[in-house]
Amino acid sequence: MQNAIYNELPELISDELIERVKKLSPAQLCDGMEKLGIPRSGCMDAALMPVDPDKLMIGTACTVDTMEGDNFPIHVAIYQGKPGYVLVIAGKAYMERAYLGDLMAGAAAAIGLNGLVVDGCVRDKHGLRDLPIPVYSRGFMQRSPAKIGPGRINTEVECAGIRVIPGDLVVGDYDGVTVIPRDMIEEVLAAAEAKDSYEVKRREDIAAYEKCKVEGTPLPNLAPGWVLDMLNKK
Ligand SMILES: O=C([O-])CC(=O)C(=O)O
Ligand SMILES: [Mg+2]
Repeated sequence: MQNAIYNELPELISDELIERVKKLSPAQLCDGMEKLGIPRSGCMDAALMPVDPDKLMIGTACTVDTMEGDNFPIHVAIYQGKPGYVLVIAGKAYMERAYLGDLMAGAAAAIGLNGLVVDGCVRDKHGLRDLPIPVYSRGFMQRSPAKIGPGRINTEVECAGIRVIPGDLVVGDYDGVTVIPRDMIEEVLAAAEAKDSYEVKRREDIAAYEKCKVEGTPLPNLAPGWVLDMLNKK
C-alpha cells in the first residue's frame, strides 16, 4: 500500500451543536453561509441527490479520496468508521462505474455511520432505499466498482464542488448536501437561526393575508420589506 494516506477519524462535533443543527434545514444553513461569504454557501453540486428523499443526514465528515470507480479505500474507510460520521467520498464525478451498492452501504449502516455522500454513481437502488442509512449520489450505474487502491482517507478533498476537511459538518435532506466548515459552525448556526426567525414571521404574514382575504377585510401588504425597499430605490 505505498503512497496510502489513511488518517485517523477527526473529533466528533459536539451533541449540543448537532441538536441546534437538527432544528434547521440545509436551506437555512446555506442562507447563514451566504451571509458569511462562505464559497457556494457550502452547497454541493445540485446533481448530488438522495436515494431516498425522506431520510435526513447530519454528521461529522470523514473523507475518502478515490477515482475511476475504485471502491478499495471506501471499504477501508467504512470499517474504520464509527457512529456519528458521514463518509464523504470524493469520486471526481466518475460515472462509468458504481462506487458502492447495498452491501457496502449495509455494512456502513451496521457500523452506525450517519450517511454516505458519493461524488459519482451507486447501484442497487431499491436495496439502498430500504436501508436506514442516507445515501447521496450523482446517479446510478449497474457496472461494478473497480478494485485498485490505495486512495486516501481523512485528507482534505474536493467533493461535488465543495472543499471538505475531515471534521466539517455535513447536512443533507431532499434538497441536497451542505457542508459547514468546522471553525465556522457557531457563526453559521447563529445566522441560520436568524433566518429561521425571519421565516416564522413571513409565514405569519402570509397566513394573516389569507385570513383577511377569506374574511373580506382590507388586505395587508404581502411583499417583504426588502422588496419594497428595492422597488423604491428604482
Ligand atoms: O459489489 C460491490 O463491490 C458493490 C456493490 O454492489 C455493493 O456494495 O452491493
Ligand atoms: Mg451490490
